[in-house]
Amino acid sequence: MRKIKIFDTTLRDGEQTAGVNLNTAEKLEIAKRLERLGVDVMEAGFPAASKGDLEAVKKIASIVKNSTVTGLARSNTSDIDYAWEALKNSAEPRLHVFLATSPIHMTYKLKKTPDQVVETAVGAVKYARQKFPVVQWSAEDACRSDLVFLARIIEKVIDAGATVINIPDTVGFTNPEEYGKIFRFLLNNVPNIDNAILSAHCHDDLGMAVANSLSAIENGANQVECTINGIGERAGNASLEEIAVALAIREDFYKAKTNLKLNEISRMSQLVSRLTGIAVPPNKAVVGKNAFAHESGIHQDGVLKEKSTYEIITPELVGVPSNQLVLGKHSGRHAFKDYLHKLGFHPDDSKLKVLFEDFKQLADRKKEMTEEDIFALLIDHKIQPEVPLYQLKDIQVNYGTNQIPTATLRLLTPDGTLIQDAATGSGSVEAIYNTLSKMLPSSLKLTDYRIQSVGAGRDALAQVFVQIVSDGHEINGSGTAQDVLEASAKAYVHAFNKLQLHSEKKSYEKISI
Ligand SMILES: CC(=O)SCCNC(=O)CCNC(=O)[C@H](O)C(C)(C)COP(=O)(O)OP(=O)(O)OC[C@H]1O[C@@H](n2cnc3c(N)ncnc32)[C@H](O)[C@@H]1OP(=O)(O)O
Ligand SMILES: CC(C)C(=O)C(=O)O
Repeated sequence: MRKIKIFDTTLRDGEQTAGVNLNTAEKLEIAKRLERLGVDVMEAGFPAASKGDLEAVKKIASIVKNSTVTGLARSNTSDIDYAWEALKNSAEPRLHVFLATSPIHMTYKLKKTPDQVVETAVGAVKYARQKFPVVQWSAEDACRSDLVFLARIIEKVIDAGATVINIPDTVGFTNPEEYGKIFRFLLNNVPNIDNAILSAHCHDDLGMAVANSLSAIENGANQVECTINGIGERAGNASLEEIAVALAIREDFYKAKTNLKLNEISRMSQLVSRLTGIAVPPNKAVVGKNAFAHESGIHQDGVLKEKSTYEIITPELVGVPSNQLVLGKHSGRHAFKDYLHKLGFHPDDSKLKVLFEDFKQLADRKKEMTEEDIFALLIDHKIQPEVPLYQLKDIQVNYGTNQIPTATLRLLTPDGTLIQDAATGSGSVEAIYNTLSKMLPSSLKLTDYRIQSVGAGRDALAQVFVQIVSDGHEINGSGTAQDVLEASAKAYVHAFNKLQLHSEKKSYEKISI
């Protein structure tokens, strides 16, 4: 089976995403994770760009051992010297040097004739080879270049010592058929092409970066350049995770493998999103929040019967713990029943029918049904599990810059009694949680607290997520309210109620509703 080398450029082209700026520590964290993912080459930066980037590349090159580290340089001695300074201590110093070959770029940007461009490219590769054992050469804007000229310059730079030839679709202009043909053309028209590895580098301006990269592989490329989450200049680069998973899932077609540990992909994607501040769209292939979420009844029913009906990728393959059946207005009876079973409720068919009708009515009015909504529905139907559930009735918090925050709360206990208590804390949220700890029958260890807004603007709702641990059980809770403090209290009470249900599993399994 063919091996495709993965050249990751998240730290160079990915960092060219508008608004992204990674410091050395952040770059190093991503680099270590890329190494763990198993990328063959990582482009750690552009050392001539700034002192900071030079230092970051240098640091990464001195620490990363299991992937080759490279850096980008223009075709001039100064950029190559900066790159050498950054990379000279890496295990196998490797340079990536580039020069544009399209008429548009040569005429307007470089202001050079084609012959001068050949001379500059050859000079740069020769100079680089005096220092670097491995030199990759890229023909910037290759896809808008004259192919005969492209073949000529590639032959010359291979003769000058380049052993990897990269064919970038710099402006995301080409389509899979055309891009594949360029690789075929070069394989047939560059006499010394066997002395080099051919590489693809695609941008996503027309949404074809991944398709183009795969077409390059089909047509002779043995290396693909890509970024995590597809970040990069303008519309971004080909996304690593999509290429890697396409090769794995369609091994029957591409007959090619990579060295990647695919189950690292999800965590890798989250890390890059967190450190760059670039959110992953929910519907993004492979790494989007919804990539393994099924919302519609017919799909959910299919997946419950046999996952492969609607899942071509198993979530586990890319490190996602499981798929998700999200309840919403498109959900059907099978998914609803499954959801209740997972909560520990086993309604008979006639009860399920009534509950389901009410669920549909509610779902029509809500964007997404939460576990809290389902519990509320069960409670409305007097389906009280034999497990105590608490309800937040009232909350008051006193806070002032020179005052100890104090929270006073009222809760309705499972037997209908209204109880009240107060406590202080070093902040308002802690005061609330200290109060709840006093009021609820067992105290919990809070291990995570996160807050986000639902909707935009000043009147957005606050949504709080908490994680609590009790007797080794990890339970998540969430609460939504107009006010952050009320949402915080609700999230804690929600988690506590869920914990009761989980720890009393035996009793609620017996409940017939
Ligand atoms: C397709 C790509 O993604 S290429 C990589 C793009 N990435 C970056 O540009 C990020 C890092 N860049 C930078 O920090 C800066 O642009 C620097 C430090 C490289 C250069 O900065 P400056 O010297 O101020 O030049 P500036 O960026 O304004 O212009 C680029 C110059 O490089 C020239 N140039 C462009 N590509 C090349 C090349 N491959 N080889 C040699 N010269 C080149 C341009 O013609 C222009 O030259 P000119 O000054 O003679 O007109
Ligand atoms: C420098 C090259 C590889 C590049 O980033 C591009 O052409 O898009």
